[in-house]
Amino acid sequence: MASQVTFIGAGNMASAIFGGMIDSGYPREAITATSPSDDHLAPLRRRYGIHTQTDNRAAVANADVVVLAVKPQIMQDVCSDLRDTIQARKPLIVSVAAGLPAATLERWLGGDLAVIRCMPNTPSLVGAGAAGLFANARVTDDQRKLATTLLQAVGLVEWVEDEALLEAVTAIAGSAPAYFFLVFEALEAAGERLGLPADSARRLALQTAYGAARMAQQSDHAPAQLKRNVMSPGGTTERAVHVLEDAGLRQIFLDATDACAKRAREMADEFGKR
Ligand SMILES: NC(=O)C1=CN([C@@H]2O[C@H](COP(=O)(O)OP(=O)(O)OC[C@H]3O[C@@H](n4cnc5c(N)ncnc54)[C@H](OP(=O)(O)O)[C@@H]3O)[C@@H](O)[C@H]2O)C=CC1
Ligand SMILES: O=C(O)[C@@H]1CCC=N1
Repeated sequence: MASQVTFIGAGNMASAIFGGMIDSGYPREAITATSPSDDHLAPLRRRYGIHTQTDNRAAVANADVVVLAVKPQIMQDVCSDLRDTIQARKPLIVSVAAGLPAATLERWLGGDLAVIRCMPNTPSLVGAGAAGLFANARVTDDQRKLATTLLQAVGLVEWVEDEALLEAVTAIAGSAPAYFFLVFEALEAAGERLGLPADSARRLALQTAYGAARMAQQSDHAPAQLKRNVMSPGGTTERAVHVLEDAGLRQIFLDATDACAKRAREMADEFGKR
């Protein structure tokens, strides 16, 4: 029988994950999602056919896996409220909250719990997510396999054995869709400045990004070689790539990802003190 999975919070991340689970054949009747408002839950019931609850404690009473998918700022209150019910059942805890250490969550929930901390990203909404996962010492091999199955329903899963590496995962996967969206914005504006209609520039830029990512995933060559293959000597690409290199694009990415990882570390330190 399928494990009973309860999502605390039914927002973007939760609906991406349970939507992906259902698409890949997970039984919808084994999934429950909660939100303080039934107005938010009613459309989810209609669309996905899952169970819903406005009472978090009732929703975890029979759960084998509890996915914590509320904003980090309210997580402590949510955990305090769930503590007794969770301790009575001891389900596997999976958290998708940014910057919240597994040990802090475990403490807020009363201790002695198997906790998996996950850093996913929003392309999970279209089944093309990338997530890093970390398991505390209480997580069994079967629980790891189960978490892999649940998260693989919405994309790529990479396990890290050192929790601090989730900061790096945040920098190159969790937050990174925003960097690419910024590049798409810039390419669309550039296409428009060069005379293309905005909608056409957007379509061309997005399809090119999609094609480049697909090609890099399917190719035996490293991205550096694929880049060289586009750069005809003395041609157009070489000029453009030199402008990007001369402007320090590589360093800009190092600085941006450092800033991201540093903020993830700060958040972990702040929450760790509570
Ligand atoms: N967005 C992103 O790119 C990423 C987000 N994350 C993490 O995912 C988590 C969720 O983010 P996201 O899905 O984007 O946020 P959303 O705001 O979309 O979802 C949060 C959900 O929690 C619900 N909620 C609020 N209070 C409670 C409560 N007391 N009990 C149960 N549910 C409650 C909200 O309901 P209502 O709307 O009715 O208030 C909402 O449905 C966060 O911890 C975030 O750090 C991780 C990686 C990437
Ligand atoms: O910006 C944030 O804090 C969250 C975590 C990763 C993506 N969004």
